[in-house]
Amino acid sequence: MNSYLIAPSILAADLARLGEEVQNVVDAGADIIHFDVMDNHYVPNLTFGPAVLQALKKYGIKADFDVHLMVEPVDALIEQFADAGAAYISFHPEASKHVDRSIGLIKSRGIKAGLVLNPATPLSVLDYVLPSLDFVLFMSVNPGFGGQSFIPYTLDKIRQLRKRIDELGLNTRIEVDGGVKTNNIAEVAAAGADMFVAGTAIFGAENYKVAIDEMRQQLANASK
Ligand SMILES: O=C(CO)[C@H](O)[C@H](O)COP(=O)(O)O
Repeated sequence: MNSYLIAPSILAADLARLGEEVQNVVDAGADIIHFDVMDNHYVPNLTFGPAVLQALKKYGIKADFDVHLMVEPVDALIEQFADAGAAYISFHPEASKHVDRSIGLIKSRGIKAGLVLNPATPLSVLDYVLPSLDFVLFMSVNPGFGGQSFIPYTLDKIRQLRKRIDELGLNTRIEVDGGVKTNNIAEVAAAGADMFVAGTAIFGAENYKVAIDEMRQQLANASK
């Protein structure tokens, strides 16, 4: 099993102080920063584009950015986020006409490529592309908004994919996004995930370091 990565989602940050907020979670121990891109087309919400990522880099954020594209189509924005310095890019298979080509585009820029499965998207979408992915992102809420409750049936999908990845001897990571909190992160890890997106559980906490440390403690207990 790979080491665990905790990825605060800036969707829940105080956007008027975004640079400071991101630096604060990095100082509090975040491993990577989850950057939710919504286009009011693929999902009914609108967030940030590549200029915001560039601005955060210019502000001095050294952590890797994990860009989750909730947009349709995807290829033009893959190029723009690659130029802006993304370290991870994931997209939803139904938002690309040519999934294999979009994965190749991400990898051709030296960026880790991920495919995102909505709660009701079957694992079969991974059938032909799993070996070329660096990670699979499971949505454990319907995409578009932070602060929703974790959908329990996603745990079973995570278990099934972990089994498949292990049987195939792949290094593919499993990321989980939506409703991840200190009180369920251990269960999500036990199902087989190793990257955890948390928005409100971290940015909504009084002390970011206490929240991240508590998650790490839960993860340590889960792997005992
Ligand atoms: O992608 C998202 C929604 O589409 C958010 O990243 C996700 O919901 C995290 O927020 P929270 O931890 O508050 O549930």
